[in-house]
Amino acid sequence: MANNKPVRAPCLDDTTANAVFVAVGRWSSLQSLVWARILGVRFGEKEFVSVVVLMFYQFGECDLEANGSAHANKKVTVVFVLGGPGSGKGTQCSNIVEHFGYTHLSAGDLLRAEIKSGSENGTMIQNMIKEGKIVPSEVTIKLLQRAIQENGNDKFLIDGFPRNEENRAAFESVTGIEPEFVLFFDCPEEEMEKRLLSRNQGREDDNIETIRKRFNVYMESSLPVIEYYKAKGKVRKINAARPIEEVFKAVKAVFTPESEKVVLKYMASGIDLHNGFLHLEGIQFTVVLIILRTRKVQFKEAIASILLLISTDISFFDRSAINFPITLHALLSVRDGNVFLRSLAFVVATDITLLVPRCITFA
Ligand SMILES: Nc1ncnc2c1ncn2[C@@H]1O[C@H](COP(=O)(O)OP(=O)(O)O)[C@@H](O)[C@H]1O
Ligand SMILES: Nc1ccn([C@H]2C[C@H](O)[C@@H](COP(=O)(O)OP(=O)(O)O)O2)c(=O)n1
Repeated sequence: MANNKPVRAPCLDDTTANAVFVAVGRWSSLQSLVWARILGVRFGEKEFVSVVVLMFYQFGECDLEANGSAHANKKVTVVFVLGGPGSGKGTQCSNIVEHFGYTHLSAGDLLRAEIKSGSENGTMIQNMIKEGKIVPSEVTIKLLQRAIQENGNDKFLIDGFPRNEENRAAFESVTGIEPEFVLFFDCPEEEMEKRLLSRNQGREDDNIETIRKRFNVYMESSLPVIEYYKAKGKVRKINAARPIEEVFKAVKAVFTPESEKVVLKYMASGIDLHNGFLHLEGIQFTVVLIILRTRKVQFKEAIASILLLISTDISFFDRSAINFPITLHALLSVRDGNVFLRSLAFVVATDITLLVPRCITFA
């Protein structure tokens, strides 16, 4: 399977990085056509158009990144992760990052980093955190905004924010971002207190006195924010008073699209393709197989093609929305029984073009 961890290429300014980005994308698209020729597969008109569309899709993305102002206002998906102190927000965010490709931005971590950096606001932030109080929105929002803009990803978990009405309204008016939904970890106070007292991260605010103050602030200021989003139908409530793995099972269900859930219900539980989790490839596997079979493609050939697609990973991964129809079209366009070769050509065509940009995140 391809390694999905982004490779960081340091020391490139934005313009150079994006020039390289576009060049690599262009090159790999051309490469894929050459590969297809080497494999002796002629692209029909439709297949050729598919690849060209794919190339434009990729260029469109690069251009957006290359354009400074577009970058500053880049379109992002944001999920707010809320819950009391010690409810397990950070712990579950790490799991979500690992399995669903989000970037985790913890408001608390950003504020603590700001204290460490020795910035002019450092002392004020430190005092407020020690008192369990909420730092003024403009400070936290600036940090969040910067983190979003500096990151190549477009999906963010914002953990521990908004913590009061002021946070919420200011974020909305400054960034114009509405959360996709709000993940709410519901946990009794006694359990949170127990967890915080044994967190052991050397945090100045994990002492019983400050913890009590934080609980009060949470009840008075943060719960109303959750109520606000509840009224908008945006809250996904998770019972967080369970073991970490059980909580994550519930979290996973929230992040898995409805359509996927329905199909997954009928999937053989033995098909476990990625780190113990069924991602979209599970459905694709089933759908492709069913379609190929109804088109009377030999079972063995169909399986071989699908396994090939899965083993190269990318067609069945992140960008499956665009990749899938192209791959499917390739498989269906087989007339001479040479499913394997055509599939291979298309895997190369679709995968290389998508793999390269996806794996490189410029710092
Ligand atoms: N479901 C859980 N059961 C038991 N302990 C947990 C659970 N989730 C998190 N913890 C532990 O509780 C502490 C607080 O969790 P953390 O994720 O830091 O919470 P938050 O970010 O909401 O403050 C950590 O030491 C963590 O390892
Ligand atoms: N939006 C936010 C988030 C955190 N803070 C400050 C105040 C909080 O008590 C501390 C710690 O927050 P953090 O989310 O890291 O930790 P807990 O959820 O309390 O465990 O940071 C803030 O002022 N504004």
